[in-house]
Amino acid sequence: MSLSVDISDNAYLKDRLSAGRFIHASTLVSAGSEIIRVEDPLICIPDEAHLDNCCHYCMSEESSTGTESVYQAYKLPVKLSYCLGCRVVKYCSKACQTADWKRKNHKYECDIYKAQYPRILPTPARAMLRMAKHFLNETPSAKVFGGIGGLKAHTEEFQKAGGERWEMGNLTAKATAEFSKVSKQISFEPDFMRDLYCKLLINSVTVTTQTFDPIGICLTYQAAMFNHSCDPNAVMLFDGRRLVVRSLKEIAKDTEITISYIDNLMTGKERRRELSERYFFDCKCSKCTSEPPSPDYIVCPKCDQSVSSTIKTCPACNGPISDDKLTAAVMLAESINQGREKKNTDKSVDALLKNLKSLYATNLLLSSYPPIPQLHQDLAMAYIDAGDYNAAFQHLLTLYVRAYPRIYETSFHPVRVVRTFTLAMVLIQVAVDSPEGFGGRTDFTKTVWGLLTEVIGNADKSHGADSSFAEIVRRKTEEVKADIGIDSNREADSWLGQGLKAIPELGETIQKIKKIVDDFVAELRA
Ligand SMILES: C[S@@+](CC[C@H](N)C(=O)[O-])C[C@H]1O[C@@H](n2cnc3c(N)ncnc32)[C@H](O)[C@@H]1O
Repeated sequence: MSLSVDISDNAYLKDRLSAGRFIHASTLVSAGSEIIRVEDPLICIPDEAHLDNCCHYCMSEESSTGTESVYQAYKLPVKLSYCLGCRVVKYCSKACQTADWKRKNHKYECDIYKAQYPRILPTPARAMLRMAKHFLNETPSAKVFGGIGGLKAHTEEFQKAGGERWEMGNLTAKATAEFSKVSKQISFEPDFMRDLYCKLLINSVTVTTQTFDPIGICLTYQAAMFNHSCDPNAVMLFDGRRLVVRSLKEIAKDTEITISYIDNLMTGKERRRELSERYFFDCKCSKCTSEPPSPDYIVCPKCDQSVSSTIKTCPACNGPISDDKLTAAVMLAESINQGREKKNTDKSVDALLKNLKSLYATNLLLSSYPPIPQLHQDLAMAYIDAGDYNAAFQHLLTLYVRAYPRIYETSFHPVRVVRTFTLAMVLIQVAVDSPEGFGGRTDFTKTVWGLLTEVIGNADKSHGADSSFAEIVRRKTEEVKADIGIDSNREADSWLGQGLKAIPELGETIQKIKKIVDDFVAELRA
């Protein structure tokens, strides 16, 4: 039996009793358009690390945190004050505090938080208390999705897998059942709370900032209905507490709409392991079923061209490519990836650089092969924090030129667009630090302008014209335009969205940019 319910103008939920629920397109969805928007998620709260610098209702970040000007570009002025009841959560306005108190149950949890203070309840425990309270007063609209009771839990699989996660679930369930008694309004049983814990792990999503940094946890029925694909046709993103799902490509009517539950930067083997361990299914998406076990493309060690990993001789230079060397390179990448998953891994610049250099030294792996992009990204962030913009620029530029076009093929993929904006912001800082030019090799103003036109031309598709990101980019572009004296004219408008290549006088600059990246990667390989 199969049931269908509309959940937005262009998407409907199909419930096949034997096979679970899926979201489908109810019309032809064009590439880069909004599929669903949830203004008021059931649960959307900061994680432990962000209770102090995020509004507990709208998730705005306090502007005094992350004083680096690169990040300031993404922030609007916000000042937070504690809830005087518990002194655990903070708000940016009276309106947010009132909404959280009345509509989102802080009224009920405030006493519980106060009783635990100075101990702060872990994020899952705080989210479970909200779930439990919502369960009691579910609105009729929740019934469309089966409410909290109808969310997938995989409790038996969690129990069978056992280990630390199951123990943590039991402990958290007992503790939250106990805490719930403090409110004197209601109390819950541990078994019920354990079921909620499993549902939370399966159905919640991570709230992220404009720069895709994790800041909290969110649960909405609509988002919980999307299934996973490693080659998704849609992407989920946040604007404060607003959750939106946008299309990455054109989606035909009645086609399933999928998002990715996991990091695109992982290898196929790692993706399948994580999906099976965290969500209890074997991924059979087109990417997983067609992907060869080693990288599709490698660098020819002799002539530096990108060639298919299935051939044994480079077509450009006839140089031999040995299977043994390729296997060793892939194993090295896997062991570095596994090391990175362990909590206590050394994340210092020295350790990150050592790993990055050892991968490049194999002379076979492209800059897009995991974990190379993540190492470049972590290093760039570490250098930005240390104020070393020159070093950050080199890593971000390498990602821009060599990794992102392969990883995020769609030019308006939100991650690619945001990272391009960060690259432009870092380049402005490089220009401030060394106005004579980046080793005399690039034209700053034209390059910054080219990057910004690429971002502004894609932001409506990647984030939506009414998103805070699009607004921030428009504001910054106007500032830069005024600074470098570019008038708005028809020609400049025609460059929008096209990137550096579209700007007529930038041909030489693009060659210089490529040379910077070639020299940098050669240095890392040495
Ligand atoms: C957030 S729920 C998605 C909605 C779910 N289909 C339902 O019926 O409620 C996540 C769960 O859906 C199932 N699922 C999601 N993507 C899948 C896929 N590509 N293949 C098989 N099962 C999938 C898994 O059971 C997973 O734990």
